Amino acid sequence: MSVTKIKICGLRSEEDIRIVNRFQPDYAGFICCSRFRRYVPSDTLEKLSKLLHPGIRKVGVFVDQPVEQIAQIARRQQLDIVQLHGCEDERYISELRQLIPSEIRIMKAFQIHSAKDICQAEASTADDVLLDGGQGSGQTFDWRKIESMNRPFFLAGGLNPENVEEAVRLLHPYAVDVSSGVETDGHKDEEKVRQLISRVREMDV
Ligand SMILES: O=C(O)c1ccccc1N[C@@H]1O[C@H](COP(=O)(O)O)[C@@H](O)[C@H]1O
Repeated sequence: MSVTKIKICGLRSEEDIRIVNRFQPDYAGFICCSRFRRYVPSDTLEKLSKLLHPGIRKVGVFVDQPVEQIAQIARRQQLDIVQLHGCEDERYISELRQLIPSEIRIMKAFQIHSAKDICQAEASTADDVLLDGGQGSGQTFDWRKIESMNRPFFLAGGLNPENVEEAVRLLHPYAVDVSSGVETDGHKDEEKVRQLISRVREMDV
């Protein structure tokens, strides 16, 4: 059985929480940046958090926001992971590290275009790194570029129930991270979530 972890991201409603509680991914992601369509305001996130199964770790996704704002949300919402999905640099990560409790992990997302992006991801001081093709746009990238990645990583970008097994088999990510690929008409689709999770968990890797 696969040990690959699974993150379902972009949850917005009580129905989405019901779906993840049923199929139990390892992580649930919430978009905390108001510029994006899957944004969840703090009061909604608080309500959804109360409904989330306690065994599913809670990830807040931020894009180039002030570190003080992230720290406040991370504490108030008791996030397990702060995901930085913009152009945040090393200095930014160390400033944020000073402001949040050490048990909250910092995950830095890198959009992979060139070898330089891989080098930056490998050298990042973030607790975790995520390799992606976009920002929740369902856009994949050239997986061959990361075949020799030298640290564990979350893999995102255009994953779906049809391609996730190939991604796990080829790249051996620590975790797969999916948003658009488990949606239909912009909403989480229970059957797609079920298929994705069961296909990853049934893999023998
Ligand atoms: O999902 C979003 O709306 C989003 C907005 C801003 C930054 C990141 C966002 N999502 C992240 O994108 C990947 C999943 O992308 P995909 O839709 O499956 O291709 C994942 O890391 C989300 O956290």
